[in-house]
Amino acid sequence: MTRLSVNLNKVCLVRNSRGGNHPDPLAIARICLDAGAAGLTLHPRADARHARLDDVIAFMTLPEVASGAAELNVEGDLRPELMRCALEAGAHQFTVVPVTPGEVTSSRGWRAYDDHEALAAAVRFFNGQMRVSVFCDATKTSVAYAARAGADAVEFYTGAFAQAYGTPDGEALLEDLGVAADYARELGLRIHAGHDLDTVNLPACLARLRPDEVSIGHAIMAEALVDGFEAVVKRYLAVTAG
Ligand SMILES: CC(=O)[C@@H](O)[C@H](O)COP(=O)(O)O
Ligand SMILES: NCC(=O)COP(=O)(O)O
Repeated sequence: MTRLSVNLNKVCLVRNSRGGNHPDPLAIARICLDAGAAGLTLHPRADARHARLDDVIAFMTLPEVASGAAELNVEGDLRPELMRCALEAGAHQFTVVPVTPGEVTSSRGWRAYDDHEALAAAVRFFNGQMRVSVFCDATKTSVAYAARAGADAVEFYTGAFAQAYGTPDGEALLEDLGVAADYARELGLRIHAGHDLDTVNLPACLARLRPDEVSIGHAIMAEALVDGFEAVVKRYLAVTAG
């Protein structure tokens, strides 16, 4: 069964908008775990627009996360302070995401021309103390690039597929994702997927990629504004349970 990791970046964004601690991301994380989420994801960007390094440390105080019964996935670029924070906090996974400063959100995975040595050095830095996942485009080249760096997993960027879902382009993008996922599985990598997934496009993604994990944030936040996190996390768990 595919694990659901709930990305709480956008709860942190609302929290930051007034400079206090309301809504408290830790309280929302508690609700998500109680609802059955297998893990939590935070993407502390350099501009601290939403998740921050102290949120990583705070999330590790949740009993299920501290024990490893639920996982904390820290996403981000290869900033030394972020990598050090994730390692020292004891996070379970680091997902390496290519970041363009000032971007609105992630829009691609690692590509062959990106700095391979930096990626390989990051894998060496984590030294098996946590799983390293590489945010990838839906290409065999991107997957091979991650495998060559020693990654444990690849997370496929599903944004383009999600935005084209229900069109012939969306079908083609899904097949690209599926072919890349099949190749990653042949190489022994864990398969993850994320970005702009929601209850409409998720079933097709699950059926074709058969991912070990999906990380979903924006759609869960948007729906939780109406229905609350407990109900929405259970809604997504019903989809990932197949
Ligand atoms: C890697 C990925 O697709 C998402 O985690 C994305 O990075 C979220 O970033 P924002 O929440 O800042 O849009
Ligand atoms: N890695 C994807 C993620 O954590 C959440 O992406 P989104 O659902 O907020 O687009």
